[in-house]
Amino acid sequence: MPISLFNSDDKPRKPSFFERVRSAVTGESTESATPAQEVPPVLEETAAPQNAFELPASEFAETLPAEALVDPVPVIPNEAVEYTSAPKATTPVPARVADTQRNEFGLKPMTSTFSFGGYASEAEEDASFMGKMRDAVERTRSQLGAGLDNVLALGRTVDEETLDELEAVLLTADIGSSTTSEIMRNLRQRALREKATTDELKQMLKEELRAILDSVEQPTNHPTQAPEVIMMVGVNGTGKTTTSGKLAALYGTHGRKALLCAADTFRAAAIEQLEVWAQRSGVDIIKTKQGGDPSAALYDSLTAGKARGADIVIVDTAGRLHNKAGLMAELDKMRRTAQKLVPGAPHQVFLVLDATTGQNGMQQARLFTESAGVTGIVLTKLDGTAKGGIVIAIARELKLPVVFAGVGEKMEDILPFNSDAFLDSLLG
Ligand SMILES: Nc1nc2c(ncn2[C@@H]2O[C@H](COP(=O)(O)OP(=O)(O)OP(=O)(O)O)[C@@H](O)[C@H]2O)c(=O)[nH]1
Repeated sequence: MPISLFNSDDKPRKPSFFERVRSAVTGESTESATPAQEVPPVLEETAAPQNAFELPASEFAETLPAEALVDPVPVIPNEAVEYTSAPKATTPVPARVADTQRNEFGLKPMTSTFSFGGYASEAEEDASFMGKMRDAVERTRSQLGAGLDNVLALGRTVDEETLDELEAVLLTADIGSSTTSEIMRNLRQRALREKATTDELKQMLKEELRAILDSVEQPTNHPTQAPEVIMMVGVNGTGKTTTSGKLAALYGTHGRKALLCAADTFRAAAIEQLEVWAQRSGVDIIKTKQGGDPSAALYDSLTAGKARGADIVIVDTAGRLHNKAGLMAELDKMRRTAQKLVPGAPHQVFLVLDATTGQNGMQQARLFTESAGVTGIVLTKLDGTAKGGIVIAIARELKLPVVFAGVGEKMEDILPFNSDAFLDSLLG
């Protein structure tokens, strides 16, 4: 019986977000990079522990009086949790947009056209963004494109044989059998009825794929009180820690102050790895020792996030399989802890999926989605696979948006996903 982590009644609405997305990480912002400002630590100024921190970590989150947690709580040091203010970056950090006035919810509005999840978006396509997207799908394109070129050779009339060959090509790109069948059913009817040329068939294919991507609602659980809480979940090694670090930097370049929460207390290296990312991206990090309670780290992160005026808290969780009941219950506890401190949190639960696992990853994703209240997919390692067609299968079968794509191992190798850019890169 899957454990329900999310019983959101939110009615998704369709934002304009992914119609046009400005380059997430432009060459310009990297060049004009300045080291992040050091955030003065608030720990030393705070009072002695007098609340739930004195309880064992396993008990404290459950026993906190909700009303005591409504307003910013001073950050109180405790043995288990370490606070690290943003260190001086050793590598150039993309320039952070200046603080802007907060809106009625205490949230900083986006200072550029970058957004995800429907905050806003009216942006012209950017050469850098398109270049990165094209590079990322290169392997998929060369496989799919070469196959399509053969099938859709100029002058060929579209007949049953053409359509069968096209179906085989789509399957090799990991679009998946049921999604491919549906696409082909539509294409078959249309192409034969309209006596389409091969050029027209390619256009029809693009339209079918776009319709699938556009049919998915974007995440809409917008926070009414800062910070916005984003939890990164998924199986081992998919790129959760890396993506958390990249996202912190990306948000920073768009005027949103992030704080990293090292809640992967299972793997010591994950905490160290996240610290390196915090340093690179010039953001604060809150961590607990290996084996500590991830909810304790989360509690402290949200407390610190509120006290320090963070816009976003990005929570890196340990890799887990959906069928490990104890670990899934741990995620559930984290969700309850977050809700006690920030209304509506976690606002986003991103399932980090490794694109190279193709259809195998789909099965993981399906089960994870049922039990973890996932609101969006981050598809990592898109740069290292010819299985980019998985994006289509995710949209159709999971009904979840791909919100970001990981396209390499560097800080700037993350792109807000854009269906037009993706399809143009893939099919020309
Ligand atoms: N090429 C490429 N490599 C990536 C990308 N994202 C992550 N990686 C690499 O994938 C490996 C695993 O990434 P991690 O961030 O440690 O994965 P994780 O999900 O946190 O791992 P666990 O904590 O063990 O579950 C690392 O070597 C990353 O550099 C990506 O978009 N492209």
